Amino acid sequence: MISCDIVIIGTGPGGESLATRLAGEGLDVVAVEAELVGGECPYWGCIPSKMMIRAADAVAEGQRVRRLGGSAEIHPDFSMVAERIRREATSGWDDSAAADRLTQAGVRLVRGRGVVVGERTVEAGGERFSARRGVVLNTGTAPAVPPIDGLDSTPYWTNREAVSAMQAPASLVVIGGGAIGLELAQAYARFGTAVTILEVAGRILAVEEPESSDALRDVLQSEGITVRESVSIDRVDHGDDGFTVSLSNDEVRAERLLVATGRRARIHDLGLEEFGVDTSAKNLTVDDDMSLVPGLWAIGDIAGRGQFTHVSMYQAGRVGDVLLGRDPGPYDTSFPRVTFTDPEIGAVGLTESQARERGIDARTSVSQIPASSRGFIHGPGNDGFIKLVVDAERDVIVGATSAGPTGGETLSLLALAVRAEVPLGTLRNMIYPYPTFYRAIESAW
Ligand SMILES: Cc1cc2nc3c(=O)[nH]c(=O)nc-3n(C[C@H](O)[C@H](O)[C@H](O)COP(=O)(O)OP(=O)(O)OC[C@H]3O[C@@H](n4cnc5c(N)ncnc54)[C@H](O)[C@@H]3O)c2cc1C
Ligand SMILES: NC(=O)c1ccc[n+]([C@@H]2O[C@H](COP(=O)([O-])OP(=O)(O)OC[C@H]3O[C@@H](n4cnc5c(N)ncnc54)[C@H](O)[C@@H]3O)[C@@H](O)[C@H]2O)c1
Repeated sequence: MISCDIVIIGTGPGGESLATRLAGEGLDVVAVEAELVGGECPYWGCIPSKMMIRAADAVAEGQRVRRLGGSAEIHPDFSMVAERIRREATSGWDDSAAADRLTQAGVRLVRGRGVVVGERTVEAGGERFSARRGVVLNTGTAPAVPPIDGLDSTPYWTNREAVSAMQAPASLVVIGGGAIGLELAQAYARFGTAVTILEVAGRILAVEEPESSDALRDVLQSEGITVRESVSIDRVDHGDDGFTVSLSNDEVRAERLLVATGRRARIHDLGLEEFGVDTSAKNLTVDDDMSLVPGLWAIGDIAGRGQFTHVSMYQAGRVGDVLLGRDPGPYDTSFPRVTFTDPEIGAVGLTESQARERGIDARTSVSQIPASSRGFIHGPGNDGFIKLVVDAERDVIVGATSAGPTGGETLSLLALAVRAEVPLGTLRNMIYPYPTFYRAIESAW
């Protein structure tokens, strides 16, 4: 039995930053990682997908020159971004640099799968570790693949294949119109792939405001992407001519198929049930300090408070504070998030329907980016809007959406307003620089 202060199972963004911080504070930290140090985000998630999006947006923006300032001939070359992802983002999916950073920070890195085998005790890499302070779980998610007939026996893509492909396929069918499906669908389409999105719900991006779904659907369709909502998929087949997805009345064919239908938390093979942790739900249930039971914490996607890198890192900060004897303060429930399509869909707090479900007397207002001075000046690619959800009783914004060319950045002001419950009167009595995109917030009152 090897003793230490803390064992962290899984080094996603939260686990990695927590391990580094605690080791820096002099704690004896063991981090266990089954795949790559850093988790999904740097190798198969945020970073490579946003690199694809950056390249795809440059292609789209280049084409807009024709409507703004001259002639341009763009020949999209997917191999350039594929190579950039391989070389600059992932070093060929090699985590040596991240592993070295961790060990140089004083963390003991154990390669292998960790399992909780006793109170504050973990088995990993053929050893047993006894952690005086406890164990932090940061095991993340895997793609949730729906039980569609035939799908299992086909060479479908998940996010991993989609961000590590060296060539753009001629055609792609995307099952799932959520964040992953929409971001990658648009990126591939801008490199010339004929894309069809199949969404089972009544609208794409169904977790956000209906206005977000409408704005995005219009843009995607205008770029030649086929968006089909409320579909029911009967089966999937694969042969020499690619994939065939059979729907109720017709079928869709494509060279490649991407499954992007949500994520499944990796919580079932950690031995947690032995210690009174309920693993019957989709995610673990934690308190505001991310504690499951005494001496056991969970952070990141498995903690059920949003599957985002910034959430994972925020939660790591809270556990770090607790372990270092500092008060982490109240949990930030404002929940800012951005879908990095073009237009970017930034959102914070409650949607209108969520606010009403909570019994809030919700007043909403919307302003359109193309109708703002900056949107007008911007011209092509100016789609978007600002939507505010105001608690009429308290006169504060409880939710907001900022869709547009800089929707994610414009969100920052709204995120602060929701987080700090800034009185609407203050936001009204404020000078908004002309002609910024965020002046559209003022017009939305
Ligand atoms: C395509 C894509 C794009 C995304 N884009 C964004 C974005 O733009 N912005 C954003 O905020 N979020 C984005 N996300 C989500 C983001 O990647 C995750 O929320 C983020 O990685 C946080 O996950 P995590 O900390 O829970 O752990 P993960 O990143 O999932 O890492 C968990 C780690 O634990 C390891 N592990 C699992 N089980 C064990 C075990 N038993 N023993 C040892 N190790 C184990 C795994 O190997 C993995 O390395 C995206 C996700 C995808 C798939
Ligand atoms: N920009 C970002 O921050 C970003 C980007 C990508 C992913 N993420 C995170 O990763 C998570 C997972 O992304 P995701 O897109 O896989 O999940 P998601 O839950 O966001 O979307 C999945 C979509 O698939 C649909 N779906 C489910 N089963 C289906 C079926 N059988 N047929 C057709 N459609 C079906 C759902 O209705 C939903 O719209 C996101 O929720 C988000 O938290 C974040």
